[in-house]
Amino acid sequence: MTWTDQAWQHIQPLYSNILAMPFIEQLKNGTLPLDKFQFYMQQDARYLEHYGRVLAYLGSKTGDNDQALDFFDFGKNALIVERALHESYFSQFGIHEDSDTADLEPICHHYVHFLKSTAAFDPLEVAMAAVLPCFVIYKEVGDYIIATQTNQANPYKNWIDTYSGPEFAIGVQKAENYVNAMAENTTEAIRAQMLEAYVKASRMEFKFWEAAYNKTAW
Ligand SMILES: Cc1ncc(C[n+]2csc(CCO)c2C)c(N)n1
Repeated sequence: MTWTDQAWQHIQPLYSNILAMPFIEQLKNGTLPLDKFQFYMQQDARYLEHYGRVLAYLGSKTGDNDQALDFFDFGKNALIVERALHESYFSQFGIHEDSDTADLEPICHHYVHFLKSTAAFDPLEVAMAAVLPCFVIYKEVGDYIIATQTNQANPYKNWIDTYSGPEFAIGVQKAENYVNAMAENTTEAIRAQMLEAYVKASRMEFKFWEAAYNKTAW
């Protein structure tokens, strides 16, 4: 079994809890109150600015040129998605222009700085494992919503489409392949740290949606 399959198995209870979250259920049905979605969009735009930079930084640290190019692309895509959020979703959902200077609220702040400090101070394998749940959980949630949704007029359709298409799946697979290759070529001790970082990041994905639903602010 690959390292990413093992890690994914490991977080199954957490993933089931994510699917049962009111945020995800109501996003799927299109009944999520607008103010909660606005909070999420605003925080996510800020998250993506930082996350994109972390991906590019990890690209710059790898000795493998293909991996570097793919991580530069992932980073660029994070910022392109962020700009699309500004341009289309923000006007569609009436989010104000000052959103790009909005504070990072506690969970977003914690997640961003966990990724940055892991990237700066921990082995590259561990940092690569830390950024993976962002890809994998969004792909699984996107596919789950597409497979189970019933509301064809869902106002959150653009969000769902972003994370469920075949193009996105190819990127996720690439990221997983790099992490698997790194896991194979490292020590048991580093693999344990990789799993710990993967689990922490997955918990923060849960917390990010929970914080949006509750509009948790400082
Ligand atoms: C909190 C949070 N976590 C994950 C994503 C999803 N995501 C953002 S960028 C990217 C890869 C870009 O190449 C993916 C999968 C999100 N939007 N917000």
